[in-house]
Amino acid sequence: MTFKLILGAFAVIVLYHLINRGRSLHRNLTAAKSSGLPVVITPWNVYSVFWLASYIVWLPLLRKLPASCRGTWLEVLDPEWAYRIGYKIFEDVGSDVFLVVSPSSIGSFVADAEVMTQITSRRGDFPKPLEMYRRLEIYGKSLVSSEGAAWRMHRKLTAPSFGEKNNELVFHESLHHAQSLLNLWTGPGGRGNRTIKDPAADAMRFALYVISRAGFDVRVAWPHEEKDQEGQLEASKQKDSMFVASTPPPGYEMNYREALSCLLENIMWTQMAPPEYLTKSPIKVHRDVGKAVIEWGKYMDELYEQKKKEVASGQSAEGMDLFGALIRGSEVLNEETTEIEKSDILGNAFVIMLAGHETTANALHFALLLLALNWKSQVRLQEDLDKVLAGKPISEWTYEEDVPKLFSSMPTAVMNETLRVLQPVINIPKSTAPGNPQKINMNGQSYIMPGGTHISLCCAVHKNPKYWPEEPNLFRPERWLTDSKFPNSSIDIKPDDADLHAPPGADISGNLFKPVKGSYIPFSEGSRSCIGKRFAQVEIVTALAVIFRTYSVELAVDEYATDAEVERLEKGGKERREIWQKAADRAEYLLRDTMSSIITLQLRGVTIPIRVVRRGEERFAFG
Ligand code: HEM
Repeated sequence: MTFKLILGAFAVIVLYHLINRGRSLHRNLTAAKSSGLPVVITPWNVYSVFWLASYIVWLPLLRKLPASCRGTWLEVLDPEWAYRIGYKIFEDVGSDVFLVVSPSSIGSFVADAEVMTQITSRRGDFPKPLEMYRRLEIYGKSLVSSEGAAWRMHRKLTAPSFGEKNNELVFHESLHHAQSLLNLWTGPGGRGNRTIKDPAADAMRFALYVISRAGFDVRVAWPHEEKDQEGQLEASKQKDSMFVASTPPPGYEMNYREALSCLLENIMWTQMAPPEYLTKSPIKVHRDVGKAVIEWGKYMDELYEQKKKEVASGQSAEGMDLFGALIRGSEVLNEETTEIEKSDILGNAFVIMLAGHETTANALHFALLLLALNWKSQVRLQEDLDKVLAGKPISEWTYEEDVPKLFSSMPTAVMNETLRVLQPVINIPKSTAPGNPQKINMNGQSYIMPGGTHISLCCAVHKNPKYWPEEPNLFRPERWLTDSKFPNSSIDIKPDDADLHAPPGADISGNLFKPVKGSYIPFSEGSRSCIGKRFAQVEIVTALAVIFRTYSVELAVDEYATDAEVERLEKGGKERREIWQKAADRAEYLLRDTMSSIITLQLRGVTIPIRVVRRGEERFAFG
């Protein structure tokens, strides 16, 4: 009897739940259908915590359904579809904007340049869905995690640090650290031809060190150079020693480098529990990340206090000095009058460190791999470098003279194309407020984006043949050169809020192909576009110039043949090509099918080894 009662109660609860879901689905569908846009129905919200945490289990099972039951609904349940399948879904749906409706959500994916521009330029109508950014508030609120008046305050506070003067410092730091990276890769005497097992990790280090110095006035020494650079370490001892030392300072268990890397690499665990609890977890990675959150916070606290004293005594550091600028801008010294809290400064420092490091590192890493797969483009890059730098030693490169040349030739074409084919942020999130539907226009027709829609500005726009007619899925940096066969077109739409837009000179590639506005969005567009765009561009282009001026990058083939075996095979011959092809097939597969984006698109758990060899000593000039 009791059992029957429990069963009955359970059945009532399930029925109630199902009826509720049915009603919600009906309500969402009615709103979606009145939009005039095509609609795909899914059983769950793709962005729900439940689905994001468990789709790896469910998706393979669902893919076993009979072909007649599968379809677009199943494909869009893969949170990485935009990177894996690209534009095909839009083709299947028959529109460059469509809606995805589930009982608990309405989502929209956009791959139309005109609509993209309307959304990015109407900031008030299409705000950021802030709930997605809460996890970045480990140390405090920031410009990434705020909207409206709060965002304006954060952006005004941080914008002065991203001026041209600072980009010059980024250039010098990139030169310095790119040479260190190259020393690490090419070994004693710069001989090269050694297998670099995890180039992604080294690229991360490079980007981390550049932002540490350019953003925070902390020069971190590379582990392989610490001993050689005793003089330099000595010089920075008074102020920065606790940040550069390999041994953790008293009171710390991790050095600055370890704390930051560990925190950034495992940031998703910080959402599970506060750091004090994480440090007590039985799982090592939880304990490590808990410790890293606490210790990096302590380092930042010390740096903050140090800077506060410097600002109070009228000292100023070289270049960007983000902390100094934040402190000065916030008038935090006058604690009576300021509305900005210390946590706002630490919050901004953290997101700038995060945003300024991972994206840039990935872009550099992907560029190296794509060039290793496309030999002809690599040669074109080297020829352009020879032409624009005319054999000048690195010590004589200047920001005023050489950077503009790099920005109007192959290094920038390579960077732009890398960010086109492998955009680090695959879906840029926007939204409409609940109960606040918005009109959009596409191809001369009006549509209504329902209120409460989660909008994804989708990286598939980079593969839309309307804007990228020639081989849109392939890496072809030459398409950016104006002397190439690829067609050019441009629609000029001004951003809505010019004073809050990216810093002056952000559009640096004056002589290169200008895509249709809204069709190329690696840095997003409009007033909420990337504040570090030029910072990243200077850094990536400089690193490419340093590396490819004297070296080539190849795929390592250790898995398929020893060095002696390769040497025995004819240079450029069929058998060497076959070995290279195996490494190329693996690399292409990993880049095309296996990456995932926790915050940005990355290879996870696998690496694609490379070799850096002197120009003229290449073993595999293929692709
Ligand atoms: C290749 C490198 C980079 C790419 C592809 C990139 C991409 C982006 C994108 C797509 C956004 C918009 C995100 C959104 O709306 O959710 C963004 C925002 C942002 N980026 Fe970058 N970024 C790069 C490098 C950098 C660097 C080097 C910094 C700082 C040093 C930086 C700092 C920021 C900040 C602070 C924001 C938030 C701006 C705001 O909301 O007002 N980024 N970035």
